[in-house]
Amino acid sequence: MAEPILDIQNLCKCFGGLKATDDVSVSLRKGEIHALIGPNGAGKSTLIGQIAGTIKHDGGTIRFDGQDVGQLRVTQRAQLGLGRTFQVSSLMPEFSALRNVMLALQARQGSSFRFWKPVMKDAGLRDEASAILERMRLAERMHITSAELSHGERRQLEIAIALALRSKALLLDEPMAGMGPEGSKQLTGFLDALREEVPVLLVEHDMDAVFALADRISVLVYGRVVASGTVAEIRSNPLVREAYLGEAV
Ligand SMILES: Nc1ncnc2c1ncn2[C@@H]1O[C@H](COP(=O)(O)OP(=O)(O)OP(=O)(O)O)[C@@H](O)[C@H]1O
Repeated sequence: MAEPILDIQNLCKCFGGLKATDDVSVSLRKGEIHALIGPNGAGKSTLIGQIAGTIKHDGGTIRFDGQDVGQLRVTQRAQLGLGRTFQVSSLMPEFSALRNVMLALQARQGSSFRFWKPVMKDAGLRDEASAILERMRLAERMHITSAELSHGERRQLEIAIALALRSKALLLDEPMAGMGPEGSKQLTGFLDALREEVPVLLVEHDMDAVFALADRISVLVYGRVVASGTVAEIRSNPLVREAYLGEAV
C-alpha cells in the first residue's frame, strides 16, 4: 500500500489538566476521504488545528508528503500543499469569487516578481481561475463578491481556492455546518468527485455526508481514537453505536 500523504503518530495535546488529544494516530492515503467523527468536545477541531499548525502539539509526529512538518508554521505547511478550510470562512468578503481565486493562484506562483502587475489584468491567471470556478459550478457567480454568495457557494469557493493552491491534501472542519439538506447533498457530490485529486481529512457531524463519502472513519471520544474502520465496520461497532452514533445508524 502507498505511503500515506498525511501520517499522524501518537499526537498529544493538553489544555491544563485536560487531554484534548490523547495519543492519537491517524493517516490519510492518496485518493481517500477519511472522516473524523465524535461527540462535541471530543477533540476533532483541536486535532485539525495541530495538523494545520494553528495549535502547537505537545508530543507525537506529524508527517506530510514524506516530511516531518510538526515544527513548521501554518504558512509553510500550506506552501507544501496542506490545505485547510475553516469553520469560519477565511475568504476576502469584499472581493469577487474570481479575484479570490486569482489571488490564490498568484500566491501559489509566488507574487514577488509580478508584484507590480495588477492581478485582475493577468489573462493567464484569469483563464485558470475561470476554469477552476467552472469546475466548482461557480462560473456564473464569479463576479459576485464572496460576501454576497450563499453559504454553500462560499464553501465551493473555499474548495476552489484549495484547488488553485494545488493542495495535496485538504483538512475540512465541518464543511456541511449551516447547510440545508440540498446544500449538503451538493457539497457531498463535489467532494466525492474531488477525492482522487485531493484526499480529504473530514471532520463532520452530518452522518449522511460521512456515510456517503468516507473510505475510512475514525471515532474520537475524550481525545482518543476509540475505533477506526470502514463505514460498514463503524456502523456495526457496538461501542461506537453506544458512545456516539445512537439513532444515526
Ligand atoms: N484553547 C483551549 N483552551 C482550553 N481548552 C480547550 C481549548 N480548545 C479546546 N479546548 C477543549 O478541548 C476539548 C476538545 O475541543 P474541540 O473543540 O477540539 O472538540 P470538537 O470535537 O472539535 O468539538 P465540536 O464537535 O463541538 O466542534 C474540549 O473539552 C474543549 O473545551
